[in-house]
Amino acid sequence: MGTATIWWRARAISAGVGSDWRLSEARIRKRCISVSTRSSCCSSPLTLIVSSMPYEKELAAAKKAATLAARLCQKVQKALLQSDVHSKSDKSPVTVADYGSQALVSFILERELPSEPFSIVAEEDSGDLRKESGQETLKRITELVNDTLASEGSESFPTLTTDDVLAAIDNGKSEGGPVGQHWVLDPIDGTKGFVRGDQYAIALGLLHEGKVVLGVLACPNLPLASIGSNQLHSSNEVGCLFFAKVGDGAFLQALGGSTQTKLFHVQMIIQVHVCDVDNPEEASFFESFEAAHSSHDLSSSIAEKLGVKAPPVRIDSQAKYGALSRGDGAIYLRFPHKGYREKIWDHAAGSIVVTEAGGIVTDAAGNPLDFSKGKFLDVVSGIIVTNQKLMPSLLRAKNMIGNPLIPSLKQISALVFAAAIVSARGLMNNEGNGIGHCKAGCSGRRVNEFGRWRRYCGVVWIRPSALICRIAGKRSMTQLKRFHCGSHVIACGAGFTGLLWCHGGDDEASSNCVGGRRRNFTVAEWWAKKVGEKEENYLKQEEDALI
Ligand SMILES: Nc1ncnc2c1ncn2[C@@H]1O[C@H](COP(=O)(O)O)[C@@H](O)[C@H]1OP(=O)(O)O
Ligand SMILES: [Mg+2]
Repeated sequence: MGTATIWWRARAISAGVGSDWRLSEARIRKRCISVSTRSSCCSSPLTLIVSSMPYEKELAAAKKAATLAARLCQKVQKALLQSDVHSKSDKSPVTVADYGSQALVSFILERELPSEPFSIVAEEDSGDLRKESGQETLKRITELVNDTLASEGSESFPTLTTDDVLAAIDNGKSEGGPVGQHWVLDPIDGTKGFVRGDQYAIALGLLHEGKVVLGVLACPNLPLASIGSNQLHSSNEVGCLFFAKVGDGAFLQALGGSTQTKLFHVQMIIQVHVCDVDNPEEASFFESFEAAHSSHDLSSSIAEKLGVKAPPVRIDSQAKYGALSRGDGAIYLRFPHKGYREKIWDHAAGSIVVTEAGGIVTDAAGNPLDFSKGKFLDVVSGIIVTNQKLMPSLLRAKNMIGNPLIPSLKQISALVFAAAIVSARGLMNNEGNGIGHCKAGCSGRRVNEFGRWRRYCGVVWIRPSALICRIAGKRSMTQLKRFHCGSHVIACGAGFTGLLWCHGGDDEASSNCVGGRRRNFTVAEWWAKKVGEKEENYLKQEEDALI
């Protein structure tokens, strides 16, 4: 008797988003069909043993869990945005959605995969909900979870008690590690985006022996159409479900399954691929919306060094990984500020979606991410995501900019230039006119936006790594660092490629300006605090001043 194993894989034909929404789930399913035959005669029956590929049922359970959790979050976000009661700083709706999403995912996974060892590493724990003060919130969460389960028409679920919800949340207490199988969950990734009404994701990955083997990213607000420059899909519909299994490619389907994308009850699925651009001038890049989460200055210096022309696309959460996996942009740069430790749930699902779409995810030194060390990722100074072709030059650009020990020619000229500013102090008059001086040192294109330079040349502090020089008046360096920048400080820098970027300032609000191509929001925040104004008002003033 001979046994032949036939691997059959329906290949999804997809050149990008919107190009082909005609594939059905059945067509992309990968199956192993073991066909047993008798070599001699054909009288014996043909036995077909159809066995699922690894992680098939885990993937189905993860998609179901993330989809339901997304439904719960959408409901809360909608109420949050409509509510007059909750201010944006009110954390309670977020809390309810976070816990609710975690409870739902945990409940569904345990129910769908009863025979598997069950371990989840997740962001929330039930400590606060077990306190007297948390009882009201716990009741709301339980209601929300039950309502969401009830809305899943195709199946009936038992009604969960508050104790069931607490137990489901506490499943997430696992520490992960290099041994065995662990689910990794961020119940709401990008809480800031969630509260703002922008992007967020429910991110669920599975680790096996420390490696990510599957990932699901539910992005309720991400358009099905590309958010990059080359928009191919005409739909306005939002809600994307990205998923990937190791060795099997990355896929996208509509999260809601609306009539447009769910014809005849067949869910349309496309295989996604990262963009294969190799010319940085044609590449666009993603970064955090929140400057507090990732250094916009550093990514812009790297992009500039690399020759990227397009402005950054700033969105919250791992939706960036999803968007990159389908080629909306070619690069994702993430440089958290000093002291922040990356968590595995913020990258597990996103990284497998991107790698299965043909991309690469490394830390800023080019090392692959190691998910086997427990809750945290030991990354060296940031995370870089891109395609195979761009990665080498991207790492080179990062190394040149991020390594203070290897100054580039431009950095050296920046030092010389900054020294010249100090010695040229006398050139500036008391009307805030540093213009003549400035022309000598840089392109002069932005000179008129610099505003007042007077008096503020005194101490020059140069940090070659960031290519920033800061010029302070009578302030000491400690004060300067504390203030970041502000009315007493002119910060200029970023590349010295001809465009000088300045925050000019005076003691009076009226005479200050933020010039150059980039706007540093820390100034606005700082200023808003100082004058007790709303940040928007301050920015508006500036906008007006620049016009
Ligand atoms: N100070 C911080 N620096 C970097 N990342 C942060 C910081 N605080 C929270 N995060 C996490 O960064 C991720 C989102 O980053 P971004 O949207 O900027 O890409 C989220 O996981 C968010 O946590 P959370 O999941 O609690 O929102
Ligand atoms: Mg997160």
